Amino acid sequence: MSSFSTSLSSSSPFLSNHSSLINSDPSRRSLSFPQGINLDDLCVRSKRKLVQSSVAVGDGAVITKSSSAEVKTEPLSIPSQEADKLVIESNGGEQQSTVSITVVGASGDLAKKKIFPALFALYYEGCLPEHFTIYGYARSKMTDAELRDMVSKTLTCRIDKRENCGEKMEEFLKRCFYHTGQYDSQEHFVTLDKKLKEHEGGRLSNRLFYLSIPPNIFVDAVKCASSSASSVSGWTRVIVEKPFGRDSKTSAALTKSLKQYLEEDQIFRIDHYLGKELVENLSVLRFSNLIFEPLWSRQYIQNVQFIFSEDFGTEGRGGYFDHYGIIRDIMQNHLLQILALFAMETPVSLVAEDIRNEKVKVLRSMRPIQLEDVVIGQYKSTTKGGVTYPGYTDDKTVPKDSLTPTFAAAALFIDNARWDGVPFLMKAGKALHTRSAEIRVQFRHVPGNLYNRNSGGTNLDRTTNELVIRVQPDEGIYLKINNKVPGLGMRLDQSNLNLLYSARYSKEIPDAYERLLLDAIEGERRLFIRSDELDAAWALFTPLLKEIEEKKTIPEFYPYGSRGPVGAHYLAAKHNVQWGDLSLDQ
Ligand SMILES: NC(=O)C1=CN([C@@H]2O[C@H](COP(=O)(O)OP(=O)(O)OC[C@H]3O[C@@H](n4cnc5c(N)ncnc54)[C@H](OP(=O)(O)O)[C@@H]3O)[C@@H](O)[C@H]2O)C=CC1
Ligand SMILES: O=C1O[C@H](COP(=O)(O)O)[C@@H](O)[C@H](O)[C@H]1O
Repeated sequence: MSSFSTSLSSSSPFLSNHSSLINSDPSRRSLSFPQGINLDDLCVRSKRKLVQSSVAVGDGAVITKSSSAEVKTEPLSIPSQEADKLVIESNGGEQQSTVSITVVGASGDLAKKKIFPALFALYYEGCLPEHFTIYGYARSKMTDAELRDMVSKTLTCRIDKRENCGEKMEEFLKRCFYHTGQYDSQEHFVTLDKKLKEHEGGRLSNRLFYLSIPPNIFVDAVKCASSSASSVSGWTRVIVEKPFGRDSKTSAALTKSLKQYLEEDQIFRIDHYLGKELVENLSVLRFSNLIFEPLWSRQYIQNVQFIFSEDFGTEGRGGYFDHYGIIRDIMQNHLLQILALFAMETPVSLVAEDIRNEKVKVLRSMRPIQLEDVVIGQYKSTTKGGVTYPGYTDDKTVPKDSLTPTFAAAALFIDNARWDGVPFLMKAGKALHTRSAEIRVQFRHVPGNLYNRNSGGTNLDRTTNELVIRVQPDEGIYLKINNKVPGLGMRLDQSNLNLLYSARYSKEIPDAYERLLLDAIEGERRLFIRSDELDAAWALFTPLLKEIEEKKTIPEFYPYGSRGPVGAHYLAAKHNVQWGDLSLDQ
């Protein structure tokens, strides 16, 4: 196996047009994006931004002023009464700014598992601004000390910098506070506001609210946060967790309600798959390597597969899951977002709106999904090696007669010039034999393949090139190529050109939530879902979901820990495809 080199020649037309190389060690060169984001070091951009002067205006609008005096304005409306309140922070520090992050639903699973650890990781890496405060907010009664104790149990340090880990944790925890309150109480948010102001100490205050609560209370919390705890001098942004509704209607209603209190630019709809390193890398792979983009169409690609599997069931989340099912939980958001990034046309720039415009076009070009192009399944109990694994309906929070799919496979099509006729297969399941997420690109056969005649036992009809982007675990990219078996004869073999991230980079890959939280703090919207993207995603899936539910389609049962329903193979075969993850030489 050989490994790809990721270094790029400075004579590359891409680089000369759009970017420059920064890193003195040529073996570790990485691509610098137009905005100067160096993917090798997450915080380069943060540090760069922190030396920028910032002028915050009204509801989430931010004007950034670089030290070279070039002023870039994000396209937001600036209420005129707010314009009077402009406070300019110069590099000399006329007025310093601060960020207050409130985790709403701080006592919950996601906050403990992901949000606080991600905030700590950002702090640890020096990515948070000098002045910041973190508040946990929930109904549960807790003191600051109890919150810190809860949070401390989940914190870990980057493997390469363990020495001062304990010290950093202590410092971080001192910046964490807790406020008990109801999600629909203006009064409780007013008290939060007072506490935040004390910490902000008269600095220009920017506020980020992370809604880590069940969706039925999103709007109450947004109403109270925006009316009683918005920043008066800086920006106020709200990260909203999925689910964003259950279908087109409920999603539109949620958006409408949120927009009563927030501008679209203040709403950061999170899809944590967009924050995963290999998903971020998709565009880099496509648009910075000459060898891929010319092949990226129906002319050379036979099919594309988006595969998500988990080797555990819905244990503990059955109540939530039963209301949504795997299509809403994984396909309509995570897999569809990856598909849109994969299939979009080259954006005008890497600016958020340019990328999101292209993604929407893909989503709106997709053909309505037909029920006959979908297979659904549900896991059942099984006993292996003396251990009994529960079935989905064994969960006490799930109705015994639930038909909710825990597995689904679907064939989707993009009716545009680039992708006409190419099946985009999706497969997502819980309680399968393995945990992984990957994108597989299967290329067409070599026309008139010379070696078919003397392949010496290798079936070259099967061994087409395949590009695999393994999102997790063991992040990597590999390309299956055909090569000659060394020796005097002429036998062909298939091998992998393999870029395994852990072998190539000593740096630990940041968790998706780290990237996304940092983006939200910096006002970078590229990886968040715009409302028209969301509408297009729901428009695609809503008729299918309705049909499945109205017809009470019975899912195909599959044993816990298996490879899923056999129906998925028939679906792929119908489109002349084999699932890449199930082939012997995957
Ligand atoms: N957990 C995960 O892995 C993922 C979660 N999400 C989404 O993130 C959000 C938070 O998830 P998670 O942390 O698992 O949620 P939880 O069910 O743990 O809820 C978070 C907090 O909200 C409060 N809460 C729970 N139920 C209610 C209710 N009915 N009425 C009022 N308050 C309630 C509780 O705090 P208190 O009682 O103290 O007020 C709880 O600690 C959800 O929208 C979820 O869909 C998205 C992806 C993954
Ligand atoms: O959004 C969700 O994602 C998780 C899987 O996320 P991962 O980053 O661990 O792969 C999934 O378990 C959950 O059901 C879903 O709501």
